[in-house]
Amino acid sequence: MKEYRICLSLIFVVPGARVRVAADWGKLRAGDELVVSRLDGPGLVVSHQNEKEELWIPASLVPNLSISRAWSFRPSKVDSNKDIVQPQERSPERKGPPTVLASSNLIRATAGEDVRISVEIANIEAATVTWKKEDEKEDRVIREGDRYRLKQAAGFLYLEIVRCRHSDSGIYRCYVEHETGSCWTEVSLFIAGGIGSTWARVVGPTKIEVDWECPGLDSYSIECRTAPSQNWVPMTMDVKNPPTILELPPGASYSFRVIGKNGNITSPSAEVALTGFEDNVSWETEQFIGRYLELDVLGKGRFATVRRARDKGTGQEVALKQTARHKQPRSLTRAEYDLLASSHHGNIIRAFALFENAPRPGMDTIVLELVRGPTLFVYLSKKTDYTEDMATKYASQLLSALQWLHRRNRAHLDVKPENVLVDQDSGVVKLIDLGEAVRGPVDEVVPPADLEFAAPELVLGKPTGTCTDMWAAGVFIYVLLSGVSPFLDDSVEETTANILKCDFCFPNEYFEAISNEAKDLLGRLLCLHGEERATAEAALTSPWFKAPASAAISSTRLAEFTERRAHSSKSRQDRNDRFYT
Ligand SMILES: Nc1ncnc2c1ncn2[C@@H]1O[C@H](COP(=O)(O)OP(=O)(O)OP(=O)(O)O)[C@@H](O)[C@H]1O
Repeated sequence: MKEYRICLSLIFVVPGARVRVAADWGKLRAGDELVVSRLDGPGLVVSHQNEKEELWIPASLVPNLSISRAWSFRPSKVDSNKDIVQPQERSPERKGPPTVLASSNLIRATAGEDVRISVEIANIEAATVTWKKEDEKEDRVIREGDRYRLKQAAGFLYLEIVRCRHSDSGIYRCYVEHETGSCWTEVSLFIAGGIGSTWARVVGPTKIEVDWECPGLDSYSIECRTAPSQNWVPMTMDVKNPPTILELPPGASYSFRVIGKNGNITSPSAEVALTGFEDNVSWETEQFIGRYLELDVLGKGRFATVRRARDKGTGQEVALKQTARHKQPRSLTRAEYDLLASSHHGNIIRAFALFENAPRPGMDTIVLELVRGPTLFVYLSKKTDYTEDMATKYASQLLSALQWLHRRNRAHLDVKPENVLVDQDSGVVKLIDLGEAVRGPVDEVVPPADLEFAAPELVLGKPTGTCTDMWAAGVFIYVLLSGVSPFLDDSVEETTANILKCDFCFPNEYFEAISNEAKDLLGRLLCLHGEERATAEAALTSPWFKAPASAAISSTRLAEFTERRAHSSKSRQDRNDRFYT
């Protein structure tokens, strides 16, 4: 008998709903109860009960929120890119049957909007996914088609319905089946408005698509009104089926109504403006520019530039991770955002919003929680000395972040000092950059981007997985305790050979005062074969975390280590910039 599990822990948001914020945001404090007025882009407009002042908060501040708009600034944009990466290919080891991690239980939308239903499932590798809509007689299987898009990215399954109608209301079920087991979950969709309605949307600089719901007829005529005129002018006759695309001059605003053969008239559509530009692009760009004031550059990676910025609405500072599409396709940025936005772990950076084509066309921006501090290694190297028990605290935070990801069958695949930041006021470690976790395997075997932290399987171009992170965590903790690198040698060839032979030791010069418990843990992480390495969960039970040792560690070596890495990353960045220009 197949085992089914349902996860229905989400709350849905309608005007008047009460929500609790999960973290401080501007004037708000974690735990504050707020009343929702409306949805606005990737967030909510809220107020304290019995208070008039309204504030905007990102949807991600309310965990388990079920609204169709939380995912992206413009839910109406449906990406037809087919290049969404299936990250499960990177982590072929299966941890068990498919399991529902999260899903909405109710989505409300207005007829004419595009709706995205998403469910998060663990272990979807090689599983069969079927979406069905509940019907009176037999549930109807939903197939990719004109108005439906079925997608899968980074452990999420999506059903997108373009220009939803009143008749799309109902219960949608997602079934995931694999020989190891099955699971399913269901989502209710409620579409307000509908029969007798007209919708219009800009689909090109001079094109408007008009859609309507007026069932049972086979011929319609469309009338148009150009603002500010109140006069309806016939546009086209004998249209068979909705929707239809009309060509109109730019530089004006239009609304439409439809007349059926039986003389019934639909209610007029909202006004839409033909600006002469790609409307989606300019609208989103405008929203972004109106909201954020960019301050300075925090860092640059191979793919993104990260800037500090102020949210003009709340006064809060955020980090903007901006990626040009010629470096990373939009589908990958979306997948990275989805993963970051669903991460509710104190040691993993949170994402608040995704703006596409912002700050300018061809660039996408993820709005991130700002870390006020440098990398952990830079932070420690500025101290005169630090102790082994301090190292224990930081290592356990990193392992806890990995444990959270690994439990969801996700591997970070880029654990390195530059991706482990620390908030210098609270001492909280933040793991950043989940870009590699959503990037697919490359066709050819290429040298790892960062050999010093690369596990043997990465060096050999073999399948990677959560155990790849455990190797990198081992190298990280080794450096944290000694300031030197376990496998790095004079040349790439020698370093590669050291990794492939797992050739490392604990020289007395650096490790004499370090506890045996620490060395024992490193021995369990730095194993040649992935399956022999300790998992994050097992590593966290190490006696090292229970018996703090007070050995002082000199920060001078760590300072040299970070200087060398900064220098080689600068050369890598220069090569990278040259490659892309
Ligand atoms: N939330 C944040 N707060 C503060 N600084 C950040 C934040 N996110 C990133 N940074 C800084 O920006 C740099 C680049 O960010 P990130 O690593 O995410 O970019 P990337 O292009 O994906 O990098 P990579 O080359 O490692 O793939 C980081 O090394 C860090 O210095």
